[in-house]
Amino acid sequence: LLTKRHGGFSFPKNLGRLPGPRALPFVGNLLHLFHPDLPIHFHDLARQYGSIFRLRLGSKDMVVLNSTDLIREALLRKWSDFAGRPHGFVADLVSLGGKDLSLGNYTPTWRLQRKMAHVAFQRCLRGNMEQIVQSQARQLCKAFHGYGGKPVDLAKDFSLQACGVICSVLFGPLDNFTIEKLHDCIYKIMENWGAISVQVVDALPFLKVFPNANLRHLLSCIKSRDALVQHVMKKHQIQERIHEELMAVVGTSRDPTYSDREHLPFLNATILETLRLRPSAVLALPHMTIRDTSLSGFSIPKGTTVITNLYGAHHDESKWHHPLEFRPERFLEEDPSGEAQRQLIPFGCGARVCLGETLGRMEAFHVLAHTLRDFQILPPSPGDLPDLRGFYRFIVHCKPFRVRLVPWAAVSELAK
Ligand code: HEM
Repeated sequence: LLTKRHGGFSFPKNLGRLPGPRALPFVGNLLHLFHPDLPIHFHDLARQYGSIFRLRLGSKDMVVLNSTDLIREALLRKWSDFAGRPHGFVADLVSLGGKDLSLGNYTPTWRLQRKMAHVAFQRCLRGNMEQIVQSQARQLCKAFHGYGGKPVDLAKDFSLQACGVICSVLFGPLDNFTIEKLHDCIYKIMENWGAISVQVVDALPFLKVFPNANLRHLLSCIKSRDALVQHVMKKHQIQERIHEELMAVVGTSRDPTYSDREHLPFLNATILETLRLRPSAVLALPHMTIRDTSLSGFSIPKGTTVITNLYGAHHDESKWHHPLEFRPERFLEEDPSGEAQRQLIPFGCGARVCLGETLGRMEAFHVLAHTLRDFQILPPSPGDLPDLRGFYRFIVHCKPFRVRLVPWAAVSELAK
């Protein structure tokens, strides 16, 4: 009787064939979701059960996809089957009942909303979006000069810079005090939402006035850049190569522009490699099938939650040589056919692809191009390198670390 009521042992007929860990009575595979490193845990499960597996959550099922080919099959080839978003208690709170671009289900209203947002974004891109991003990157470098080479944690600088960009795009110019207030509020909400269970989040009433979901996604850019700085710092020769490339193409008499990127292949490859190793939205956002469908020969019924494990796709040993290594070269000379770029999906793909992809890429480019042209990033003391293991709280965070930003001019003085 209990099995029948709670679905403890049995799977819906269609999903029965999908492999997955054994489900416990009542809770099914719920405990798997409490794993502290969920994307890595899913990746390990994929090694055991294959790149598509299912988890049973009470009476519901969840399907996890762990390879780029499967994710592309679902989100591109069968996009209209997988374009939904599941309901969830916290998500509904955050999005005021699903009235939100990223958390709302695939309905005619949502389609209109996305179309309007897309058109507005394109208009911004053709207008002054680059100037906004560029001026924020310049301000950032000014602040870096002010640190005078002392060890500092850059996480908040990056995060405020990204918040400044999105606020200018959304609301026009805002004063720094308001940006910082908005930033701190979003950051707090993000931390809480990602870190604790529904019950604890439930106890935080200010979630009811959570702002626009786009702002939430700001933080994923920031995490990418934090990770990038960490990796770049570990490998001095990478910084030097990017700096030389920037000096040859841009020099110091003008600032980098987004159109320079075509002539900066190594900087581009470094950004791609960071997005591969640390796709900030590691598990993307959950999808939901909006009709009965199939994937890789397995039937998947309407209403199933589908998780796209971007971490798993970007660490798939059958596609990436030494996937744990930070090697920008894999996007250059080692990839004449462009297969590595095809396998890279940090922004998702298909009908629910990230709306801010262009802005995210532009910000990563400007911040890195400005910073690495002007500064060498060094550890606080020789050999004091950051721990590269991130931790998962909804998005992947870097462990706090400090760096010294030494202007290149001072570096060459020191070398004399
Ligand atoms: C490096 C930066 C970023 C990364 C890696 C990233 C990644 C992602 C990913 C993986 C998704 C989920 C796709 C899916 O459902 O399959 C997503 C969705 C989304 N992102 Fe981003 N994002 C970034 C920056 C931004 C920015 C700056 C904005 C806004 C200005 C933004 C707005 C959105 C929106 C609105 C959605 C929901 C789209 C939908 O449901 O149709 N993102 N993003």
